[in-house]
Amino acid sequence: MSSERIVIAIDGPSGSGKSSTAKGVARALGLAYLDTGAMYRAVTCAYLDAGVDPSDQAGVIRETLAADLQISTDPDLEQVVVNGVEVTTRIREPEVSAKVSAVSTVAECRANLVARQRAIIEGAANGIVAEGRDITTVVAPDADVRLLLTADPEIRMARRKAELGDKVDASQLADQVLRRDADDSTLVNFTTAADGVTHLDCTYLNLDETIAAVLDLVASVRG
Ligand SMILES: Nc1ncnc2c1ncn2[C@@H]1O[C@H](COP(=O)(O)OP(=O)(O)OP(=O)(O)O)[C@@H](O)[C@H]1O
Ligand SMILES: Nc1ccn([C@H]2C[C@H](O)[C@@H](COP(=O)(O)O)O2)c(=O)n1
Repeated sequence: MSSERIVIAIDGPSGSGKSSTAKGVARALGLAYLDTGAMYRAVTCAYLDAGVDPSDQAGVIRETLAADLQISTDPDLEQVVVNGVEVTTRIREPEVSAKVSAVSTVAECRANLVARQRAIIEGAANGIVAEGRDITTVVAPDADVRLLLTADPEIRMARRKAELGDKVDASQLADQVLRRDADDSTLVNFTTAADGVTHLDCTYLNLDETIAAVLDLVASVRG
């Protein structure tokens, strides 16, 4: 592996494989890993625990700005703590998935989380793979490698169903994938690749093939 610091930015819709791919790439290259969606989810736990309703925008903003948030950037250690409470497992629960858009659709909340994400990326000494919805365009538009990872909606729903099994019924699954994408795309574009962003469609690729394709792209950029 080259010792040059590298920042790799990956965006894409829900269930396209960003987290799994980003973690695999980070492990292969010995880089840190940042799951920015986990930060939106953790702040959702914080506002819910403060008794704030998702419709109370001022309350959601207040709790977002006040949240004491710690997130692991080790691709082999998933750990998220907000306001001293470990929420690593809870952030994946259907309730959080259903209520996270109250954070992601508010400009003040996004600005606060973007600033935190930039600080984490800048602090990653050896480099980092960061994934989300606006990493290639807003958080790290100067990243060395910028990738939009997509897959057809039916495939994304099937992959999510395989992962969650009986934890979700058909309507919760559609809410988690299709409704969330529609709401989340009000302030950011993660369906078409911005200038300089490489588009990788992994509908017909398995996870290993997707990771290999990203590693090939990194190698071509590093020369
Ligand atoms: N290329 C792939 N082929 C097959 N399955 C995949 C592929 N990439 C990811 N998966 C599986 O699809 C599911 C969703 O992947 P992942 O959680 O990485 O997506 P995501 O884009 O990070 O989703 P979200 O934005 O909702 O967090 C996981 O169960 C994962 O193992
Ligand atoms: N950079 C980001 C990351 C995430 N979000 C929003 C969109 C999702 O609804 C939510 C959780 O993300 P996920 O864990 O599903 O990747 O957070 C965003 O708006 N921008």
